[in-house]
Amino acid sequence: MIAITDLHHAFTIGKKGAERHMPVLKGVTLTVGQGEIAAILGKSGSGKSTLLNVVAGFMKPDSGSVHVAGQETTGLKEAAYARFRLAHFGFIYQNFQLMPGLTAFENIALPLKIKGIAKEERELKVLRLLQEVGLQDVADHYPNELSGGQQQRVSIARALVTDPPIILADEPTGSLDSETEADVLELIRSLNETWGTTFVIITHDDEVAAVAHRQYRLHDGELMKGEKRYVI
Ligand SMILES: Nc1ncnc2c1ncn2[C@@H]1O[C@H](COP(=O)(O)OP(=O)(O)OP(=O)(O)O)[C@@H](O)[C@H]1O
Repeated sequence: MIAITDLHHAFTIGKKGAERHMPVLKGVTLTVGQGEIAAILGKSGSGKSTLLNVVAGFMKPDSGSVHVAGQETTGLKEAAYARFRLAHFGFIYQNFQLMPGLTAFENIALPLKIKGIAKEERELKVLRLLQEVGLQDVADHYPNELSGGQQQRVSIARALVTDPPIILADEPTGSLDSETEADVLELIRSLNETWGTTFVIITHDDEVAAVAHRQYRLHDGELMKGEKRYVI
């Protein structure tokens, strides 16, 4: 489903005339199978977000390849990648990134609206998802009227509403207390089991990574495969 091969990337940092070349990804190779939950662990600054940004097509690597559902993606032009992204990926962020002026229902419906899906179909889909993530009673709440865990559930429902085969999650429980974190991780696990959605979760937290079928650790730009702790 996702095949990353020999990915290299370096950032150029510092003032003009005194630039430094800072390698961040040094030959990362990794495969994530369809229906798998993969966790990429690593300390702050280890390159996790850079790796996720390359997979999501938000930045081009210096070299190496990424195949998603058989398509080589690093060579795609921006407009083509935007279409590809919409069809293949949903995103979950640490800070939820909900639209403050839209209700939970409207936030979840937004990607469908952008895709031009008719109102009746949108409503059916959103109602089903609200139920799936346990938010049917707060559908008309605005984000500031929801707890952190509820906001993350809205953002998970929004990520899933277009049925993307892959969800890329950047520290999905980073803003939540440990009890709420456990609830959200359980939701991810059950959605993965029910729908077969592939999840790539980047995290610095071993407990979050424990939800994954496979764990990889980024260390100094290189990837080490972790133990396989959990198998469906
Ligand atoms: N656009 C950029 N320009 C220059 N350096 C960058 C850029 N983006 C990231 N870096 C550097 O690359 C390294 C890896 O950053 P990255 O954000 O991928 O790490 P991370 O593992 O996701 O960290 P965190 O857990 O703190 O989010 C860091 O040293 C960072 O300062």
